[in-house]
Amino acid sequence: MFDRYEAGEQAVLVHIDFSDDSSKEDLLELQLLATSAGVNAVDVVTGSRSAPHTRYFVGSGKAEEIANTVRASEADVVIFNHSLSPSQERNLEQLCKCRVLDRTGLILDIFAQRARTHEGKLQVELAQLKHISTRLIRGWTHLERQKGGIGLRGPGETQLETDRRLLRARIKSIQARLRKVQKQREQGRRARIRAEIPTLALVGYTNAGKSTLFNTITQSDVYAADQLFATLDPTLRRIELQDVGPAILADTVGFIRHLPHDLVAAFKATLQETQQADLLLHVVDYSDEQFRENIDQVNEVLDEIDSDEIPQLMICNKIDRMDGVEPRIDRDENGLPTRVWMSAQQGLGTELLFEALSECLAQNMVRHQLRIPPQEGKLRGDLFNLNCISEESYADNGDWLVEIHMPFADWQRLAKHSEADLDALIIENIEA
Ligand SMILES: Nc1nc2c(ncn2[C@@H]2O[C@H](COP(=O)(O)OP(=O)(O)OP(=O)(O)O)[C@@H](O)[C@H]2O)c(=O)[nH]1
Ligand SMILES: [Mg+2]
Repeated sequence: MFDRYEAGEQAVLVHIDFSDDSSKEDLLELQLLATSAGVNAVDVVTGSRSAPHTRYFVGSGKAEEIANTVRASEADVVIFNHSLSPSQERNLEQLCKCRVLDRTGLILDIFAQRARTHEGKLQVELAQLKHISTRLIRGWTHLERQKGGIGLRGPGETQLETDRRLLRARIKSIQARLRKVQKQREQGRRARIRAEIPTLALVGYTNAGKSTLFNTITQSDVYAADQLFATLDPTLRRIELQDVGPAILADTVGFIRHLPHDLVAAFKATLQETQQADLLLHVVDYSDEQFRENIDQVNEVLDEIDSDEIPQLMICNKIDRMDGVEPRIDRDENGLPTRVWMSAQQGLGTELLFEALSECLAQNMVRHQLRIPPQEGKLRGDLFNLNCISEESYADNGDWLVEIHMPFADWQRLAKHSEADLDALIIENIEA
């Protein structure tokens, strides 16, 4: 039997460069992640390899170096900036005589510390259980402490089988609870659509300044700190915009490079607000050297969660750190705002942001006159449900004449899912 070491707060970070670009990780980001997890990086071991080694991920010489560094710095945890296989983790722990975490484990730890809502906590637990279940291998039981011991074991089961069975049951029960919470949330969302309130979602790379901007906009007191993933659960606020009226603003969890796919799936619900938004405020830390990569990374994830079609307004944030950059709005050839240069923290350019938001959202609303024949009963029902009808009357032949006003995104969704050809139903004038 091999028991795991308890993880502590003094960490040795390990960062290996690969010649292959796709496995390149950023050491600075690992340091930020470690800080976010409340860990103190006492030393860093770096190296380069052409490919991971089976036994220790690194070569045995490098593994010895890590173990020596742990001893010299009296660290109690080693954090790898990569994914380790369960057996690599175990081999390293035996060699270093302390807890070894990989990147996924570290991110999960941060998620666990930050989960605040019921749904967020369930999601984190689910992701953790799934992570553990891939690591349940013979001779390495993790569930020892959580188990009640007597009475839990099934007939003829080995310890490993009991662990697996308990894990599966726990995962199932969490998934069921999650479905229930998500359904409740979905109902809340429908109520919002009925109220015809457009939704804005703040998205962006972690540490870009989303929560700070959220505060600046709402004047509310949402947690903004120099820590990654400071926000785990979407935080919603109602704001008032000139010429548009009320809107819902949603803060979201930050995106991060190489987020293990399992985690993306587990946290999908925290990004629900993103998927259903009418406008995305893509916040970018323009003072960060890697801002281009970060933008690409965020757009890639947005693509993965089917949010790439939603209109974006880019917020070029932290201009207070850049020389000679003043707050301004960039516009496209139609005069529509595409970028707002500002500093959320210093409150520079806030009025410009509000101006751009109003313009984008006013643009994002569609107003159409429709002539709907009686046989399109389903469409009629959909329009009623969207609560978007501002005027209605009937033509002599029984056609229904309506004027609708709704977010462009809703119109598109309707057009996509409706059997009727909506564009063909548009008429110039309701009296026609
Ligand atoms: N100099 C400067 N710092 C800023 C600005 N906006 C935010 N920050 C700082 O950047 C750090 C991260 O800000 P957050 O608002 O927590 O970032 P976030 O995007 O919400 O991060 P996650 O929730 O972790 O994804 C904090 O230390 C902020 O004070 C800005 O305009 N200028
Ligand atoms: Mg945040």
